[in-house]
Amino acid sequence: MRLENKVAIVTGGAQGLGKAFAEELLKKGAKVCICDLQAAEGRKVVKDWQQRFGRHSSMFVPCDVTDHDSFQNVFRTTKSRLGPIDIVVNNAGIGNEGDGWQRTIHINLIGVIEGTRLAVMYMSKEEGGKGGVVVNVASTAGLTPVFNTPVYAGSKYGVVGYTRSMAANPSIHEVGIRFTCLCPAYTDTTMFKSEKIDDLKKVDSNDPLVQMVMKAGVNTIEDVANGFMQLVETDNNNGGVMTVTKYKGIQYRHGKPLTNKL
Ligand SMILES: NC(=O)C1=CN([C@@H]2O[C@H](COP(=O)(O)OP(=O)(O)OC[C@H]3O[C@@H](n4cnc5c(N)ncnc54)[C@H](O)[C@@H]3O)[C@@H](O)[C@H]2O)C=CC1
Ligand SMILES: CC/C=C\C[C@H](O)C(=O)/C=C/C=C/C=C\C=C\[C@@H](O)C/C=C\CCC(=O)O
Repeated sequence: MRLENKVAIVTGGAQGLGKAFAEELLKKGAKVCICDLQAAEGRKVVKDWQQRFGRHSSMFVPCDVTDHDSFQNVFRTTKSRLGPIDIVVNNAGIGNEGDGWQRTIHINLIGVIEGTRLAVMYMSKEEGGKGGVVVNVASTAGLTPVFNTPVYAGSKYGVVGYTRSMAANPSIHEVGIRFTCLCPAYTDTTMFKSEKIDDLKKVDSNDPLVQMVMKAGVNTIEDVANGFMQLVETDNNNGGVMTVTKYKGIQYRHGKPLTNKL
C-alpha cells in the first residue's frame, strides 16, 4: 500500500507505540487522526506534527475506545475532516491485572473488536468504502502463556483469534480489507516500565519474570514501528500475524500469510 495521502486512525496515539506508529505514517505522507483518553497530551502531540507535517496532516479526537459513541465519533470526524479512511490501527491497551481487571478485557479486546467493526463500516467496499487495512495490536502475550499477566494474555489471545477469523472470511475480496495482527514482545514504553523489571532484577536476577524478559529481550519502540510499517505497506498479508522480538526480529507467525488473498 502506498501511503501518500492515505487516511489513518490510530487509537491510543498520545504516547508510546501508537504515537510512534502515527509519526511513521505521517513521514510517508499519510494523514493521521489519533484518539486517546489523554486529551491534553494528544493535542500537544498533534500541534507538533502540524508544525512539522502541515496544518492538515493530523488531528486529535478525545476518545475512550470502550465508549461506542465516543469511538464512532472518531471515525465520523476523521472522514469529514481528512477524507475516506484507509488504515485503522487498534493500538490502545492497558495491563491491569488487579481490581478493575475487567477493564483490561474491555479496552484490549472489546475495544479492538469495536474498532474493527467500525473499520468495516467505514472502509468495506460492500459499504461504499475503498477497502484498506486494519492493524490490531496484540502482543506475543497473545501467542504464548505469560504467567504473571493472565488477564492481559487472555485479552491478547482474543485479539489474535478474532483478527485471524475476520481475515478468514471467504468473501474478504468483496470487503477489500486486510486484517492483520502485530505481536511485539516486551517494548520499552510506559506500559513496560510499569512492570518494574529493573527493580526486580536488583532483588533477584533469577526471578521467573526477570528470566522471561531476559529471554525475550526488550524491543525499542523503533523496532516495533519498523514491523508495523512492513505490516501496513505489504499488500498480500491478509491474516498476517507479525511478531517483533529482540532475539528473532520481525517474523510472520504461521508462515507468510496468504489467507484468502485479496
Ligand atoms: N510496551 C510493551 O511491552 C508492549 C505493548 N503492547 C501493546 O501495544 C499497545 C500500546 O502499548 P504501549 O504504547 O506500550 O502503552 P502506553 O501505556 O505507553 O500507551 C497506551 C496508550 O493508550 C491509551 N489508552 C488506554 N486506554 C484507552 C482507552 N480506553 N481509550 C483510548 N485510549 C486509551 C493511553 O492513554 C496511552 O496513551 C497496547 O495495546 C499494548 O498492549 C504489546 C506488546 C508489548
Ligand atoms: C501488564 C502488562 C505489561 C506489559 C506487558 C507487555 O505490554 C507485553 O505485551 C508483554 C509481552 C510478553 C511476552 C512474554 C513472552 C515472550 C516470549 C518471546 O520469547 C516470544 C514469544 C513468542 C513469539 C515467537 C513465536 O512463538 O512466534
